[in-house]
Amino acid sequence: MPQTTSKPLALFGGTFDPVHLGHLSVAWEAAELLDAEVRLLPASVPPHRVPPLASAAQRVAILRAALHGQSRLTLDTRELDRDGPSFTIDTLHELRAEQGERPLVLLLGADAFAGLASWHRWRELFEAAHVGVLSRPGVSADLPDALEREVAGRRIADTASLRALPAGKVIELAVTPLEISATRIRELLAAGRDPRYLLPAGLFDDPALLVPYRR
Ligand SMILES: Nc1ncnc2c1ncn2[C@@H]1O[C@H](COP(=O)(O)OP(=O)(O)OP(=O)(O)O)[C@@H](O)[C@H]1O
Ligand SMILES: O=C(O)c1ccc[n+]([C@@H]2O[C@H](COP(=O)([O-])O)[C@@H](O)[C@H]2O)c1
Repeated sequence: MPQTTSKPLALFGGTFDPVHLGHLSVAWEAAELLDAEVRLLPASVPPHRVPPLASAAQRVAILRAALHGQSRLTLDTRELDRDGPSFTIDTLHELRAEQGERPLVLLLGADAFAGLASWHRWRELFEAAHVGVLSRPGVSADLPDALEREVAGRRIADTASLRALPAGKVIELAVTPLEISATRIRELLAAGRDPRYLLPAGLFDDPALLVPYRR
């Protein structure tokens, strides 16, 4: 593969139903650790889970409010414009066509990474991008055998070698562990609670944003 020197573009995909401070904090720290541009990439129809409670438009409105006031984390809504399941390999191929040899980094929480071998055309993901694994509380570092075999020769410890290639390496990013999940946030909101310090403060300025999660 050709050598590169440009600032990496990192993609952080998720259902974001809703986005929470766990997502934002690890994405922010990944941007710092990699000195990368980080885009949050909401999935339209997530391939492996029940449909989100909030519509795509509602999740985007929440994301926009959550990202307001900073410019390091941005929003990329391309998966919402495509029909059918949001397969990550298709998104990475689109981005590769746009970005040339720029290093692309697929950011995954440790739980999502452990399940990677069930993804559509999963081995091709390593040809399309680097993978940055974000530590997440309560998730073991053990991987299924097939995934461990694929990853073993790709692991790197320093970000410099990641900047030198467009794709193909795997790096663990030791971000501050925050035990926050969208599942817990949905439970709290459905119970009429206001998880003010688990969500970006701006979401409470407009009560309409959280209506999809109220019972
Ligand atoms: N607190 C967290 N720390 C590290 N990674 C996280 C955290 N929360 C979510 N992620 C990662 O963010 C990505 C998108 O996650 P997702 O939108 O499914 O959030 P979630 O909180 O896991 O949601 P749910 O509880 O609905 O499954 C995944 O790669 C997931 O591993
Ligand atoms: O491409 C796939 O087969 C695939 C399977 C499962 C999840 N993903 C992506 O992984 C990201 C996190 O998914 P989730 O379900 O944890 O929100 C999101 O961008 C999904 O589109 C992708």
